[in-house]
Amino acid sequence: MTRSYEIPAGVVAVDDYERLARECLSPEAWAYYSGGAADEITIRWNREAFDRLKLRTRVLGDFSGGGTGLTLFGQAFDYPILLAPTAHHRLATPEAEIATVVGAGGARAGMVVSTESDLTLEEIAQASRRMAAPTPLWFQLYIQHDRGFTAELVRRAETAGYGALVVTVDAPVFSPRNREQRAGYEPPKLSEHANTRGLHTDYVAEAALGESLMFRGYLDVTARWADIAWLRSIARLPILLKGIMAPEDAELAIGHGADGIVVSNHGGRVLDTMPASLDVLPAVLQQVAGRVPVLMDGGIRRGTDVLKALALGASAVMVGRPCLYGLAVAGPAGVAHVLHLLRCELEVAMVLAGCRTLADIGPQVIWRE
Ligand SMILES: Cc1cc2nc3c(=O)[nH]c(=O)nc-3n(C[C@H](O)[C@H](O)[C@H](O)COP(=O)(O)O)c2cc1C
Ligand SMILES: O=C(O)C(=O)c1ccccc1
Repeated sequence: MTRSYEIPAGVVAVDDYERLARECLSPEAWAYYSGGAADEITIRWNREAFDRLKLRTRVLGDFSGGGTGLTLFGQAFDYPILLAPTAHHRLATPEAEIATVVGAGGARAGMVVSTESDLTLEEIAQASRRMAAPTPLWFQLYIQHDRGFTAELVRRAETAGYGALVVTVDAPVFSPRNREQRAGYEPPKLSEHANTRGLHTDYVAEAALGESLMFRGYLDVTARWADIAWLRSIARLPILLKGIMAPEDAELAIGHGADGIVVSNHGGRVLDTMPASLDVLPAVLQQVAGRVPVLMDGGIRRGTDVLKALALGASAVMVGRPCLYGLAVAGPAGVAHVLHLLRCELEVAMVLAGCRTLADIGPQVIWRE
């Protein structure tokens, strides 16, 4: 494996990092990062949904005083692109999430730290605080079977200075990721993860012939709606629910106290043939009707993709795999470069679509036949 902190010559777009990352990562890590559920059809649809939309440009506008800044839950962001929570950054680089947070901070992008990070949430927050301009950090929470342990994670995230909880609700189980299986990728045990060390877990991973895989008790303790109301009652931080793909669930989310929603199919990693996140976004936005911010992720690879998501009504987007690819290829510099490329592309697209600020981005930038 070759790793340096230099950006290789000829890297001009996010996709270049994907190509190069494949050469830097072990076959198992590549399968884990890039793969998805079953036949990976949802991964393809996430991309196709963006490619299908055409942009409508305008000319000779006045862009003085413009910019990409926004405020979410009282926190200021320079631009509407955050790092999506992703697990196991040590597969990409020995410094793991410290390298990521340094890259995110350099590019002044908000970062969502995964429950399944390879360093503790405290170590990552500390690394961020050491930077000249700490970037907003949010914590992605998986509700653990042990609710006491979950409450402790919330308290730790609040103490460490995280600005929001992103509660991932779309994966009580994962359907098999065949590419990982074929490559022989072995996920680390949950009880050995940095944030959940010592957590008692015994869940059913296999079923003998003639046995039910799912319905033997495991699901008796997975998170349900009452847990969201409970979280709301014990947490001081804003709570976003990540993985909402139905308007009814968006309504329930708000009803149970969620302060924000992330429309996401988990990058096509949970259940294959779920629709593209972008295709689900309009229905969720219609239901939410401006009551809480709605973010989205899945398939963002260009600044024009960010523009399209915002044009449909998203407040901001999150980017998963491209940051991991940048991390694998060039450590913090690669992460920062990925985010910088996306931000620059977004700004160019805004100008050409006649948008001075994010508030100017609306349905008018999408070309309708
Ligand atoms: C390697 C990998 C690990 C991930 N781990 C998590 C995780 O720990 N928690 C979570 O909520 N989402 C996780 N996700 C999903 C991302 O947050 C995000 O929804 C998805 O990657 C967005 O799609 P994109 O990769 O096309 O940008 C992971 C995604 C990848 C690729
Ligand atoms: O790989 C993932 O997508 C993910 O969300 C996850 C969940 C549990 C442990 C590690 C990663």
